[in-house]
Formats: sequence, structure tokens, C-alpha cells
Amino acid sequence: TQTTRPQRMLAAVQKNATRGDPRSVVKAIDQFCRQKEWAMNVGDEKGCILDSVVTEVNPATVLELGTYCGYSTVRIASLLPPDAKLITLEFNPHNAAIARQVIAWAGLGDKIQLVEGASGDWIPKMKEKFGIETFDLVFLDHWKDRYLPDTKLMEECGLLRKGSILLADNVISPGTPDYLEYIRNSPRYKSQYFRSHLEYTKAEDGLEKSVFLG
Ligand SMILES: Nc1ncc2ncn(CCCCCNC(=O)c3cc(-c4ccc(F)cc4)cc(O)c3O)c2n1
Ligand SMILES: [Mg+2]
Repeated sequence: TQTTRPQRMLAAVQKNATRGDPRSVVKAIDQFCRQKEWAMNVGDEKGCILDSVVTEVNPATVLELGTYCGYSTVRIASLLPPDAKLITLEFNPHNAAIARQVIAWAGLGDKIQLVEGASGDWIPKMKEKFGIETFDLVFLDHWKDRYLPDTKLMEECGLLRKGSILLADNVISPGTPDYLEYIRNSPRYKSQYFRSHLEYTKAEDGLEKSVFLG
């Protein structure tokens, strides 16, 4: 029977990456997506910007919205300090199953908690279910029309503190116009656009980094 793209991506990781070596997992996925099949990972170019933000913030608590196959999950977790925790939300059970295996291959299972479900359902439960006070860094990479409502939800649930960083993928392609409008005009955020390209292509895309001012 026909395999899925996430299954073929996992096979490429298991074939070409070294167990327990997160950067080799990232490299194997990027090679697969450049040489074999495009896939919606943040990719190597925007991934370098992601790396620099993670390194600068050095977060103890990270929330990722939209795991897909775990590429950015592994990329972020590979840079976290020893006791840091990354919670990643994925509602597609097939993608979640693939991501768990990618995360396991990278040897990062003890830093990452993958939760299956929709952001709108889980954000209000973060404190009670995971003992989270606030997130130091949030990576938004899920439904593009959920970036704004989920940001407002995180504010309402008290999950952001003065200095929390939001990093949003795809603000140009596919685009998140209502989120950009809000975050760039709100007195509660200081935003910065990092211009780049849509993963594995020449099309424009970029990351929007926003600091919550409290
Ligand atoms: N609420 C909730 N909670 C939890 C969840 N878990 C998953 N989801 C649903 C997420 C579905 C995938 C989201 N990602 C994208 O759609 C995406 C698309 C492109 C792209 C595609 C075609 C083009 F021609 C150009 C660009 C590029 C990207 O980098 C993207 O990230 C959830 N939703
Ligand atoms: Mg994306």
C-alpha cells in the first residue's frame, strides 16, 4: 500500500541520520525535502533564524503550536539548556505518530512533551495539566488563522510574562495578515520581521519575532 510523505520522511531519517544526534536528524530531513519531496518544515534557512532566537532566549519553557513531523521540535530542543521543557501540540494523529519517532531517533524524548489535540482546546489547560506558569518562548507554526486567536488566548490564560517571546512562521507565505496587523500595532508587543524564504524555495517568507511587554 502507498506510504505517506511523513512516513517517507521518517524513513529518510532512520536511513541517513545517526541515532541520538539531533543535528543529523535536521540535516537528513532538509536533504530529503531538497532532493526528494517538498514538505512544510520551517527548513534550513528560516531554521538558522529560529536557532539564533532560541540561543538568545535560552528558554526554560517552550510551547510549539503545530509539530507536523517534529523537524522544528528537534531543532529547538537540541539547543535547550539541560532542565528545559518543550511542549508541542499536534492534532493530526498520523503526523503525531511520525513526530514521536523522529523525536525518539534524535534522542530528545525527555525534553519534549508531544500533546495530541487542537491549540484552542489545550492552551487553557496548560497550567493545570503540565504545571506551566508561563512560556519563555512560543513558536507558532500551526493553522495560520489560529495565530491571532491563540495569541489572545495565551494572554487571557496568563501564559505570557513580561519578556516572553513569540516567534511566528509563515507570516508572508501562506501569510497571517490578521496576526501581523494585531501584533505590529499592539502597544503590548515589540515586533521585528526577519525576512527569509519559504522553506526549500525562492519565494519570500519570514519569521515575526514579538516580545510581550506585559
Ligand atoms: N489549531 C491547531 N492546533 C494544533 C495543530 N496541529 C496541527 N495543526 C494544523 C496545522 C496544519 C499545518 C500548518 N502549517 C502550514 O499550513 C504551513 C503551510 C506552508 C505552505 C504550504 C503550501 C504553500 F504553497 C506554501 C506554504 C508552509 C508552512 O511552513 C506551514 O507551516 C493544528 N492546528
Ligand atoms: Mg511553517
